Amino acid sequence: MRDALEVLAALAATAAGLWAWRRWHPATFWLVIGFPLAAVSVRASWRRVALGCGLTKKRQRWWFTTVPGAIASTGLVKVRRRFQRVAVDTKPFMWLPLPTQHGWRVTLHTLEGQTPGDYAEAAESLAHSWGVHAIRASSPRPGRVVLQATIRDPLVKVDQLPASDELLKVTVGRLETGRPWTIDFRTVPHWLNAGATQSGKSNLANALIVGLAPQPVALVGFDLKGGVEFTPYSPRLSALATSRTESVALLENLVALMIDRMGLCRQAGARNVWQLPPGIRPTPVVVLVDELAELYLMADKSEKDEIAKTSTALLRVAQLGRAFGIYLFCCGQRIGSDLGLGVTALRAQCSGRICHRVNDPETATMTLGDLDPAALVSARAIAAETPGVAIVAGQDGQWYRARSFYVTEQAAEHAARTHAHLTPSWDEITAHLPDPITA
Ligand SMILES: Nc1ncnc2c1ncn2[C@@H]1O[C@H](COP(=O)(O)OP(=O)(O)OP(=O)(O)O)[C@@H](O)[C@H]1O
Repeated sequence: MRDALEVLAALAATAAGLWAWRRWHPATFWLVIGFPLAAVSVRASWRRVALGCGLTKKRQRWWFTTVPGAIASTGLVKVRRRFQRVAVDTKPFMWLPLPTQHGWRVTLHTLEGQTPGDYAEAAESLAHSWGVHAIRASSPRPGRVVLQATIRDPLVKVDQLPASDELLKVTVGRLETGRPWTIDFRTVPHWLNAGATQSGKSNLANALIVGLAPQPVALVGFDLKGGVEFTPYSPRLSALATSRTESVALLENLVALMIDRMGLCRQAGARNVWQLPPGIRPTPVVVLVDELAELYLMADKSEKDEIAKTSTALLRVAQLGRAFGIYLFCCGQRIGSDLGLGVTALRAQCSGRICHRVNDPETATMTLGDLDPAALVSARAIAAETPGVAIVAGQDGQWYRARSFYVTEQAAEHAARTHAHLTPSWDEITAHLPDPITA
């Protein structure tokens, strides 16, 4: 009896120790206990899982087969063995799984006739078969597929990261891989940020404002929600347009600024503002647009000219802005082709894509359409309970699930007020333009 109690106490102490280890040091627990068990189970189950997920191929193999028939009088069933060619299910060769921060990854050799797309299609079935949150398939080189498993959603809780100290680069959240999610305007100059209401678009814009406020850049806002979103940040905004008419004027101003910078670069023999000597290099301008669709929506025909002007100016900024230090970050609930050709053309110029939870498949297709179809599936699966989660593409041509840090309006307002002294005046920026229009 006493022995049994001692064993029970030892078991309870071990379980409590393991629980505490997992709770307070999940990384080492995963490496020492969790991962080895997962790796053994993945290797052991690979044949069954590959078969179930349709990733095996029939191949002719020489095989020992049993031929029933020879029955001995003792009652024992005897079989004849024969070495013959038969069709067997062959699974793709699997290397040893390797641990990652949030799960494991493993390299496979594709079978003849298979493409990485076959594995991407089977990703959901694979995730269910292995009981993990998600599987992502990628192909580092022909004939190889890497399956990356995430045990549980790393985006449920996202811890803040230190701010980036590079010009025009802002760490806005975390990728599902655990790496920082950065928006670097010098690498990817123009961005589309789409999402349904309450999906986290403004939160991301807040994160950008907090990150850019301490930097020597001019921030320009287009807030077609009548200014309710960006007016509180006006201490750090060099210019703000809150109506269509103001937007036309400000966009024309931006185009004039761009043409002026073109002249400056031409005179100095530079291809872009970054090749100019620091003394004469103009201040970079980041343009934040909230509710992009409002710039394109036509209530009646009288607005046609205004919309055409807005659309052309925005497109020109998108086409030429990069070289002249003018960058776009456009947010909208709906970015559909029904808004006109201007939106489709603008979209083509915005290589940075962020798709939060969306209501209509067309916005997801417009935002992510030219990426891997799996990105679209993933975007449509974003749950309403996880605002701030988005599918992101841009920096390295790959797409990722990511989540922005939670940045309240109060935090963004505080940053705008704290760094108000760094706000370049729009009059100063546009002073030498031929016909300055003050916003
Ligand atoms: N990254 C995040 N982490 C946690 N909560 C978030 C995050 N992003 C947004 N939220 C929550 O979701 C709510 C809606 O976010 P937000 O206002 O950014 O959505 P939106 O897409 O801009 O909506 P709308 O178009 O209606 O303005 C916020 O009040 C906030 O509580």
